[in-house]
Formats: sequence, structure tokens, C-alpha cells
Amino acid sequence: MAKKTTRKKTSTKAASKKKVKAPLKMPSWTLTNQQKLVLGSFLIILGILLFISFLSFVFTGKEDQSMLQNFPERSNNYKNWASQLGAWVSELFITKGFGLPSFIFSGLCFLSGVYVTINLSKDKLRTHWIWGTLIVIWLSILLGFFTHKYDFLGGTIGFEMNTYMQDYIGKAGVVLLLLFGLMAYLAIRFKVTGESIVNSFRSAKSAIKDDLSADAEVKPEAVHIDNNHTNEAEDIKSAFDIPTEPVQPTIDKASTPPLEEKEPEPEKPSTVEVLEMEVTEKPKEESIEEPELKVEVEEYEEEQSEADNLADKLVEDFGQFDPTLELGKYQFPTLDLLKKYDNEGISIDQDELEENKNRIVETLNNYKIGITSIKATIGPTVTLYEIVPDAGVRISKIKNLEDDIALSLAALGIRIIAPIPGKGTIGIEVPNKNSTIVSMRSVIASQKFQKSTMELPIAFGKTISNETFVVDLAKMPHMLMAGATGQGKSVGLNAVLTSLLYKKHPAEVKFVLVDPKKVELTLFNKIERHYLAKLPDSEDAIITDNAKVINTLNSLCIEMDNRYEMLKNAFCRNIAEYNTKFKARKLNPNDGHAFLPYIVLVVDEFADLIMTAGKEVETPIARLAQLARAIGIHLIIATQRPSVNVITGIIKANFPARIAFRVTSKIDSRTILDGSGADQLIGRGDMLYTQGNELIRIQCAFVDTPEVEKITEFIGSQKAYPDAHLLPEYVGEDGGTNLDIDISDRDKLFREAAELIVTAQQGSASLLQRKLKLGYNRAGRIIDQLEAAGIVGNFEGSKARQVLVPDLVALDQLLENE
Ligand SMILES: Nc1ncnc2c1ncn2[C@@H]1O[C@H](COP(=O)(O)OP(=O)(O)OP(=O)(O)O)[C@@H](O)[C@H]1O
Repeated sequence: MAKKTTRKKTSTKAASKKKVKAPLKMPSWTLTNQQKLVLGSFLIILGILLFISFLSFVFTGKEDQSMLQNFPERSNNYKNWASQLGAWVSELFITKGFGLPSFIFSGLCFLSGVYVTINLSKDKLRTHWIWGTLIVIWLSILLGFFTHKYDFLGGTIGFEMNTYMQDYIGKAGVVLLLLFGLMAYLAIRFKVTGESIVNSFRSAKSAIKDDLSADAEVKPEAVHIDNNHTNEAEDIKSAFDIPTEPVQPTIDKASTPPLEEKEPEPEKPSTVEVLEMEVTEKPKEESIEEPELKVEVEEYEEEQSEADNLADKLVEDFGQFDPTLELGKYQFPTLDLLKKYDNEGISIDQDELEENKNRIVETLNNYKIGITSIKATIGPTVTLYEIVPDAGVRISKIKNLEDDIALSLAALGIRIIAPIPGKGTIGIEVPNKNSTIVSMRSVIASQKFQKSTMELPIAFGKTISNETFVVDLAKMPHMLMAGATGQGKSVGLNAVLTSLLYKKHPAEVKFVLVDPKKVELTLFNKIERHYLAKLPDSEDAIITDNAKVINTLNSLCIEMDNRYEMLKNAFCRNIAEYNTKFKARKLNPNDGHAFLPYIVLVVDEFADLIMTAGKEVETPIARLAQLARAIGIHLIIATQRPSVNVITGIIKANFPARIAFRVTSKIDSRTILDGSGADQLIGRGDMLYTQGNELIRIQCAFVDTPEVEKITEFIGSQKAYPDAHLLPEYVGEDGGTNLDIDISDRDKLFREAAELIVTAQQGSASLLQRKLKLGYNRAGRIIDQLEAAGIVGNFEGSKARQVLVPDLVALDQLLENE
């Protein structure tokens, strides 16, 4: 109770403080929208009423004047259209005030109403009032000259000010002062300068001159016809001849004297005047143009490369290079391929909100933590309660109550964010009893995604404040995705791919898909010839075999090196610059240049790869992650097991963007996010995204397999490229090249290793590592040598190699015969 009263006291103090401050300030804009509408419409109506009153006062003011002596007695005899009050206000403003300029006040009132209603800048409104009032005073003084005749013109104030000033500086002084006021107004308000006045005079003059010359050019023809018939016409002709010729000398002054010699007619002075004006103009223009010519050293740019000129010409002739031309009729998938869900859209359950709020407050009160305010933001799956604790409460105290709050709310997945970065509040995220689905359709249809100008926009889902979350993969530049099984990883990957399919033309992006599970990404096979990239010799574009992954990764490394070479030759720093230059036809395809599509490598189940291929995968992945951002190769790697031997330090360091779906332990959460939180998620697409420090909780958009199927079918049924995008060839070490390993180069432990493998009948490098205490590389090398010697079979992905020698006797025989 004591706490409550102190809280009240502080709030009343705050209120009284506000009261003291309020009158000093301009009208406060911290009004609610409803209050603004009420105040705004009041001001608009007031403005209109004032205008009506003033206008009718001009006609009826005289008649009403005598009756105003009885104001405010009730009467319906007033002639003013706004009756008694209108007559009184008009008398006050117009007769006793500023006269007719008072109309401006009605306009200002109206304007204020509009500004308040639609929440426009208060600074601008203030400026309008200041200038408006000054104009009223100025006009009022000006009209004060005539007030003795018509007293409503400048009003009493205008008249009095005028006579007062005249007493000191005379009529001329007042006129000059008013002129000064006008000049000052034009200079300050409209930034008028002496130069701009002169310029406008000049342009007016030249316009008149042009008209004159145009007239003169037309009329002589008519005169020529007459010329044959009458003598009078000759006079007319000579009269017109004078102005026509001065037009030519505008270029050359030298031709003026003959003119003057020819026609010393009475009209000459006017032509001379025109010439004189031109003469004075010219030197000025020249003096301005001279430095401009110096600055316009654009010639340097032209000199820079003739290729530029050629490119400009090519662009002029053929237009910019359009990479999409080959599939010019390609149609992007339509929105109706995506499903609408019934339980989309957030429904607010007031009881649930109230209940949760009470429980949070109660639990905190139990631990003697008072709260100043609490606010709820309802998201698709969780509601964020933002609390401001009483002064002096330690944040860590609240953070430690996570489990207690979870207990009292009887809910899973409570996450406490203390404090919310940049907000000064503490956030408690509580899962909604009825979560809503965020459909892929809703995020793809959002303005944010549709209007995004990002290179590779990805609509992930919706944030806690129900905003569509769109990020640029090109900026990330690589993404690591982790989450326990069944928490929404595959859906997340599909959301990423769907986003790109909806926004990027097949010419602009290519996918390299690695799917050891063999089932998740198979649907994308249908768009192989549109969007997928593969090795030249492979049949399937979607890679399911671990051995092929290594080849593909190495091939991507070669592609990366090639692209860097192309960028270097084109003097570009990144793919965007390079492609822009290529589109502008500044890069010659005959020199090996080509439009470069973005390449997105997606690896589902990275743990499996690392476990079977280890360094062979890690090294090219790390290399790509470190270097590939500038040349448009981006990696998305997903794993179920975010343990440290899968997500190694080197991989982590190069994947700043991380996505965590629900994981089972705090340690896993720490591995993926460098902090806890992912273990407190509720699953089914509930995820945390980070690209640095801040964690953003997002409900991932849901895209079901039938939807993906429809999209890929829609794309797949359209005209395609002849083949998938081909990556550079890479000759893998497993492809038989090791077979020629020299016998003399064999490892010292070769024989021992061979015996071990034959005895165990298991051809795995890890066996050698364990038994012979070898490093991974050396064990791998020995296995290669065993393969070359025909003791073990080919590399078969995740399986151990086949042992081709049945027993030690056979081994002895084999080695002796070598
Ligand atoms: N964003 C989402 N919204 C609603 N439900 C979802 C969402 N994401 C996933 N789910 C539900 O969770 C199920 C499992 O998702 P998903 O197949 O993506 O999991 P996973 O993490 O890939 O699992 P695994 O690693 O075993 O393949 C889906 O079938 C779906 O019912």
C-alpha cells in the first residue's frame, strides 16, 4: 500500500510539473489522435466562422454597429451572417483592430486546424503565424493611409500606427519604411536577391526582344507583297526593317554600325537601346561562363576510356544489356499459389492478457519488485509484456525470476529480455495460448517485401510487433541456421528459397542445393533448368551424395576465384558494380566477361557432412565464407546439431547472421547464438535472428510442401534454359587421381595401417586416427594410399570404404607382388 501511495505521489508530482511547464510552451502536440481531431476540427470551424463574420461585416457592419452597444443582450436583429457574436468579433478585429487584413487571421485559424488534424510540422505552422501576423500589421499600416475615408480598411490600429509614424517621419518616410518592409519580407521569406531581380529583368527583356524579332520576321513578308503595289508600303517596310536587323547583330557587335548607317530613322533610338542592353549583358554572361567552362572538364572522363564512348553508343543503339532477355517471357509465380490460412491474423484475448499481466505483477510483487508501468505487444505466437520497474530494482533480480514467472504463468518458453536494448524497459515474452500461423502468402504480399530494393530479399516472417521481417541475404552475407529436429528448419529454408523465387528472375540468382536427407529439397528439381546450378558431369542438380558435395564446394571455390579475376579486370569491387557495368555494355563479353548471377548455396544438415567429410568440407566452406561475399556467392547452412565440433570456430567467425529455432539445451543455444534464448523458444517456427548483438524474435513464415510444389511446378512448366547453370569443372581427388601415388612416397605407417584395416575389415580414416594416434590429414592420406594400392575401395560418402582384401595373407601377397 505504502508503495502505491508513493507511486501516486510521484505521478501527481509529475503531473503538476507538466502543468507548470505547459503554458510556457506552444500548444502541446503530445495529444492523442482523437484529441487532435477534436481540436483540429474546432480550429477549422472557427476559421470558417471568422471568415463568414468578417465577410458579412464588410456589407452589414454599419447596420450592426449601433446595436453592439447592447451586446451581449439577446437579439435576433443582427444582420451579420454569424449574428451577434459575428458582428462583435468583426467589430473587434476589423474596426477596432487591424481592418481588412484581419481576414488573414481567419485563414491562419483554418490552417492551424488542418495542421493539427493531420499532424503536420508545428515549426511550419509557427512560421505561418509569425509571417501572417507581420503581414497583417504591414497591410494594416499601408491601408491606414486610407482609413480616414473607409474606416474598416486598416482598422483603428492601422490608422493610429500610420499617423503616429507620420508624426515622426512624414508620409514619405512611412511609404519608404513600408517599401523596406516589403523588400525585407521578399528577401527573407522568398530568398529574393539583387541578382535574381536583375536576372528576372533580363529574362523579361529577352522575352520581349524575342517577341519583337518574331513579329519582325513575319511582317516583312506581308509587306513585300504590298510593296509591289503601293509606295506607302515601302515606308512601312523600312520601319520594320530596322528592328529585324538588330536581331542578327546579337551575335556580333561589328554588324551594328552599318545598320545605323543604313537607317537613321526616328525609331533608331529604341533599337540602339536594345543593342545597348545586349552589350551590357554579354560581358557578364561571358564572365560567368568562363569559369563554368573551366569546371566542365568532362572531357577528362571522355578521354578516360574509349570503351566508355563505345559502350554509350552500344547502349544508345541496343539499350542496356538485359540478362533476363533469354527468358523474356518468364512469369514470376503468382500469389494465389500460396495458401491462405484460417487462423491468420492476430486475435486479442483480453482475458488472457489481463490474466498474464496480473500474474506477472503478482509474482514480481511476491519478490518485492514494484512496477511503474506495464505494456503488452501482441505478436503471432508470443506476447511481449514490457515493464518498467520501480527505481532501485536490480535488473538481475528480475532476470533470475524467469523460472518463477514461467511457473506462475504455467507456460513454456518464457523469455526475459533485461533490458530491451534501446528502450529502457524489461521485456517478458509469454507464448500465446492460441498461436496464429504466419503464412508465406502474407509476408510475400507485404509492401515491405514487394517494394524492397534489396539484392536478395528474404521475407522470414513476422516480428513480435507483427511487422513483416525482411532481410537482405547479400548483406548478411552468409547464414547459419540451427534447431532441433522438427522445430521448423526445413520450413525456414523453404521460406528463404520461396522469397527469392518470388523476387528474382532465373537469370539473376542460382541455387546450389545440398540435401543429404534426400527428401527435403527434392521438389526444387523441377526448377533445375531455371534456377539451379550444378557440376558439368553430374546428373542431378540437387546434391545428396557427400562425395559430390566436396567437389561442388571446390568447384564453387574455383568459380569464386574466376569471378574475382573478372572483377579485377573490370576494376570493380563487388558483383553489383560489375553487373551494372556489364549491363551498361562497358565490359566486353569477348574478353571473358559475363553477367554474373548470385549463387546461393543451401546445405541442409551440415552436421552430417562435417561428420563424414570433416576438413574436406570445412576448408572450402570457410574459404567461401571468408571471401565470397563480394562476388555474390552466399551460403546458408542448416544443422540439427549445433555442437562445437559441427559449428567450429572458423565457421562461426564467418557466419555473422544466425538463426536459431528451438534447441534442446542452453549449451546448443550458446553455440549458435553466443547466448541463451534458443532453448526457451516454443518450436513450430518460433525463431531468434541475430546479425550482431541484438536478438530478434520472429515467427517464421509457414510454407507447406504442397505450396512449394505448386510454385516449382508453375516455374518448371515455363520455358527454361537448355541446362542448369554449369559450375566450373573440378577434378576431385577421389576420382582416381590418387591411384598413381608413388609407392616410394608411402607413409611409414602404411603397412601397419593396411594390416589394421584388413584385420578390422573396416576402411575408415577414423579407425586409423584412433588406433595409430594419427591426425586427420595423415590418416586421410594413408587411406588414399591404401585405395591406390587396391586395399580399400572408393570413397562412398558417409559409409566406410569397402575393404577389398579379405585377410592378412592376401594382403602380404598383394604387397609383395607390387
Ligand atoms: N513457421 C511455422 N509455422 C507453423 N508450423 C510450423 C512452422 N515451421 C514448422 N512448423 C511445423 O513443424 C513441423 C516440422 O517442421 P520442419 O520439417 O521444418 O522441421 P525441421 O526442423 O526441418 O525438422 P527436421 O530437422 O527433422 O527435418 C512442420 O511440419 C510444421 O507442422
